[in-house]
Amino acid sequence: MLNEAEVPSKDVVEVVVSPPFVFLPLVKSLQRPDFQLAAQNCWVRKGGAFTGEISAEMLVNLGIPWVILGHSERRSLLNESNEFVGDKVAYALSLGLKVIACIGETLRQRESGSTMAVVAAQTKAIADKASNWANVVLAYEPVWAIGTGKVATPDQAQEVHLELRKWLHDNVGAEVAATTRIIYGGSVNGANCKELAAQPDIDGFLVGGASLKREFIDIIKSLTVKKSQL
Ligand SMILES: O=C[C@H](O)COP(=O)(O)O
Repeated sequence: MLNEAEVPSKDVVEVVVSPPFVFLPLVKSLQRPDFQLAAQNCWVRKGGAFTGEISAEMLVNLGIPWVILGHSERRSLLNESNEFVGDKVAYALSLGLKVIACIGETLRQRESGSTMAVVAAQTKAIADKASNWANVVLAYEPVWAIGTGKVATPDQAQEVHLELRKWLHDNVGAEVAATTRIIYGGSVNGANCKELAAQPDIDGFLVGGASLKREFIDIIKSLTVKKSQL
């Protein structure tokens, strides 16, 4: 389906597909060349005797340019701390991988008013160690919106994205703040993508469930419209 889809050129919208590890070689061999590939995780440091882990070196050897790190499921189910995620991001960047670094608050944290403190601490742990922000995409994924059908409203998402950009400005630098893509993830679908994409600080999406459906093409196109309006 995706291979035949009419989508904008990769200079306009970058499409990165992230299957489970075991399918990476197959997808790589079948996927159209203007789409890219990401792994869903990798080991934190130099590869070695860590049975069952996939090292960043292996991804490089396989020609996988991107890796997703710090997904909320890994943070919550596998106890990955902010510092551990920061170390992973730093090591992957040091090998030349591009990183989609995930951050986001739980429902309890949102309801207690600590959303910005949580995502700032997660971002700081990455910024403390990241060497090359040109290869980092920040993915804001509120945990309560992932796979739940409860998407953040455009205002809720924009508010956090804007605050994150300000945080980058104040703590990393003006250029990084202006150029880093901050993408939104959490129940994005064909029906809500246009309104989200229209927000000034939403630069793209991290799509789970809807990426397996035809509406994924509409989601890609919603970002095209945004780009052409700039
Ligand atoms: O991994 C995917 C993201 O966490 C979002 O998932 P979702 O679009 O199914 O909510």
